[in-house]
Formats: sequence, structure tokens, C-alpha cells
Amino acid sequence: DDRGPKAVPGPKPVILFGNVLDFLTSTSKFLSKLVEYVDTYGDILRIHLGLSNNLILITDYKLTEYVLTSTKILQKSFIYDGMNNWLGTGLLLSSGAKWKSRRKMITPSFHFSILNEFIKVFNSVGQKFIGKLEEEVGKPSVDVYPIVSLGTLDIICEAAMGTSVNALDHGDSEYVKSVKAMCKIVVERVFTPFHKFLYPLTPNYYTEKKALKVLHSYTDKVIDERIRSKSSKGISKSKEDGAKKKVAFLDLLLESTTLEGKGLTRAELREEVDTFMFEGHDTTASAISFALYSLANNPKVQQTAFEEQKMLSAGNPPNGTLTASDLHEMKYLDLVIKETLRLYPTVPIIGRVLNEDLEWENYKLYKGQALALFIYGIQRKSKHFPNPEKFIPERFENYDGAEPFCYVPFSAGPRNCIGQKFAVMEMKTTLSKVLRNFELCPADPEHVLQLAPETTLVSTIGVRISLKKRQWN
Ligand code: HEM
Repeated sequence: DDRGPKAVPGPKPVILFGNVLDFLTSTSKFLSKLVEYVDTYGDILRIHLGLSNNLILITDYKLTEYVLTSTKILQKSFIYDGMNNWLGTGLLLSSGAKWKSRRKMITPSFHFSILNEFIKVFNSVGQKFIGKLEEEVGKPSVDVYPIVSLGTLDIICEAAMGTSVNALDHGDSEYVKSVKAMCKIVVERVFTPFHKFLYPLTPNYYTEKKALKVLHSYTDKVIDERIRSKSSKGISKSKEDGAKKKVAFLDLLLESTTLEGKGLTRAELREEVDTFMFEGHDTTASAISFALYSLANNPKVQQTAFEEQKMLSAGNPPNGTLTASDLHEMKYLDLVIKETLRLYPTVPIIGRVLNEDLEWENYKLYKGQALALFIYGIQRKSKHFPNPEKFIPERFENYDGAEPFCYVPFSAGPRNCIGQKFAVMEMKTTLSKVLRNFELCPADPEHVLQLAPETTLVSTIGVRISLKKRQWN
């Protein structure tokens, strides 16, 4: 229904189905299909999804900048619908006045003065994680993703929620499995025709119901545990600690629930905990796993990263506690992380809804139009990143950021990632410890990633490497 002066180009829709027939395959074919669309139809294209939905897929620099910097195009689109029953209208999905007031309320709980406290947790869980990897030394092929996920779950629970769940100790987590199940369903629902009407008749509907039970009872337990330990230890004496002391995430929410009149209800509390538990562990699990894979398969990069660790650890044993200033000194590791998030953006696509009609070049787009910023495509353009498929951390060495919107792994603008600093410090601590303890090698047999946008970026066949113990001296 392009009423504009020029129709937005795109693959020809089939009656009733639109373009979803292209996506009735494994999710591991989705990214290459979308890249093929971009190569064929350009940086602004339209995809039809079933009867009623369509979205504009964007890899255009200027339009990406326009959308991300807008203070008005802040509402999320239908591509997030599959998450509604799980995350409610927590910070990721909310909009309007609710989003604004929550964002303001939660921002201080990720202030850098608190991040220093978090580093203690990154260290202690990181050390446990090293212990788990030690059990895998010498095996020809190890999928690191499940182990990393347990570690990042332990970190978010202990750092932001003040509760230990000891997922690494248990070696398995129903919660993590249910997160992965939900993330896959969310994407499959986007690319299914008639997804609103027929969904209750599909197997996914029942899988979702089961997953939601696990997810919500888990977060309920985390909240109850914190309330119990606060009341028994009297932790909530923030005034005695000095009015300026910043309070970590869950405590901040709990304290606000006691403020008369503007407190959060239990349901509102849980939707934020659900949101941060998910966003806070699944994203970093993906990023750390792909970083390990990239280091294992790029020995020169790994050697340079290791030399830096060796230099910085002079006089310290490989498992010494890392401080904020140690992390700050890890300049090369920082480049490795940047390059990992360029090639493997944890959040490969983000969505918005146009809040008003927009004339863009020769196109006219209407209020309510769903937009999808294709971050994976944006960050693999050879125009901005020569040899885009290659893992070259040095490319960020003299990166001047003159065109900041060609690299947006944490999004940008008012709805950017609130956990960015937390994520980078967590990644640095973990990767530093791994580099000091192990030499990472490619898996045998050779492992080629099967990337799939299952809400976050995953590899459908795991992220496999092998590990050797590092010899010091
Ligand atoms: C490598 C790790 C991470 C990456 C690449 C990442 C990326 C992103 C991106 C691209 C967005 C925008 C999503 C959208 O517009 O739909 C976002 C939002 C968000 N992220 Fe992250 N994230 C990471 C880690 C974290 C962590 C550790 C936390 C929490 C501790 C977190 C919490 C959030 C929240 C709550 C939002 C929604 C913010 C809002 O809408 O106001 N993220 N993240």
C-alpha cells in the first residue's frame, strides 16, 4: 500500500503470505536472506510479513542516524510482540511516560560509582568460570556458550539483584533454557503469516506457556530472596550509609516500592526484574562466547591480547583481582571487544514505530510504520569497514567516530543500552581471566558458526573452541 511518490522497493509479496515464504526455514538462514535483500533492493527496503504486517528494513546511514537520535521515534514495533507476556512493559518494551520515568529512576543504579562494586562480582564469578573451563581443557571441541551463559546469569543476579543463584555450580539452568526457547519463538512469530490468529494453535504456544512458568517463578524467587535477606540483615539503611551512596538495581526498585504514592506494584517490580535478568545475562553471554571464538580462530590477535595481559599482570599471579584501573589499561582487549560486537552484534535488529508521517528522499512513510534497523547489515558494510568479514581489532585503533552510526552495537540516542558500561567491564574481566589461564584454539573438527537472529545473536550449532592450559614462564 505504498501511497508515496515512489514505492519503497523490496521483494515481491505473495498473496496472503507476503514474503514469509522466504523464512519458512531454519533461523540460521535468516541473516543471509536479509543481506541478500539489502544487496538486491538497497539500504531502505520493505518486507511484507503475512496479511497485515510489513516493515521497512534499514541499513541506510542517514536514516539510521535520524531514527536513533530522534527524541520522538521511541516506541517499539510489533517485532517485539512475542516478548510481551514475558517482559511486560519493563524498560525494554515500555513507551511514552512510563518509559521516561522508569529510565530516569533506574539510570542511577548503573552509575559508575556502583560499577566499581560490580567489578568485585565480575572477579569472583569470573574465577569460578575459569574453574569450569579447566574441566574442559584438552577436549578437541567444547561448546562454550552454555557455560558462559551460566556465568553471566550468576553475575547479573549477584551484581544487580543482590542474590546468588549459583548457576555455574549447578551446571545447568532451566531459566537459561527457557530464555533461549522464548527468544527463538519471538523471532519465529515475526516471520510467520497470520501470527496473531493462528498462534494459539501452534506448538510454540504451549512451549511459551511452559517457559513463562519457569521464567516468572525464577524471577519471583530472586525478588523474594532479596526481600528476605534485606529484612534479616537490615541492608536497606541507605540513609545511614550516607545519602549519596548509590543503590544497586533491585534494592533501588524495592526502596521505591516503599515510597508512598509512587511506588511500584509487585507486577511492575517483576517486569523490570524480568527485563534486566534477560538483557543483563543473555546479551553478554552471546558477546563473550563470540569473543572467545574469535580469539581462538585468530591466533595473532590472541597473542597480542595475551602479551597485553602479561604486561599488565607483571608481579601479579594470573588470578589476581582486577580493579577498574586494570580494566582501563586493557586497550587492546577493548579493540577485541569492539570488533567482536561489530561482526557479531548481540542485538542484530532493533525496531521502532514511526510516530508521524515522514518524507524521506523520494519515499513517503506513514505514521505507525514499523521500522527495523538492521545492525548486523549496517556493521558489515565494506564502505565503512574494509574486508568486513575479517576479524581485525586494529581497525578501531584510529577510529575517529566521524560516522558514529555505522557502528551501533549498543544502539544510540535516548533508548540506547543502559547496561553498556556494565557489559564492557564484565566482558573485559572475563576475557582477561580467560587469556591469562588458557590458550584458545580452534575446535577439531573445524567449527563454522551458524549465526541466527534469535532475538539476540546465537549460533544454532553452538560456539565451539578448544582449550589448553597457559604456561607462565
Ligand atoms: C554486550 C552486551 C550488550 C549489548 C550488545 C546490548 C545492546 C543493546 C541494544 C542494541 C539495545 C537497544 C534495544 C532496542 O532498541 O530495542 C539495548 C537496550 C537495553 N539494554 Fe543492553 N546490551 C548489552 C548488555 C546489557 C546489560 C548487561 C544490561 C543490563 C545490566 C542491558 C540492559 C538493557 C536495557 C534495560 C535496555 C532497554 C533500554 C531502554 O529502552 O531504555 N543490556 N541493549
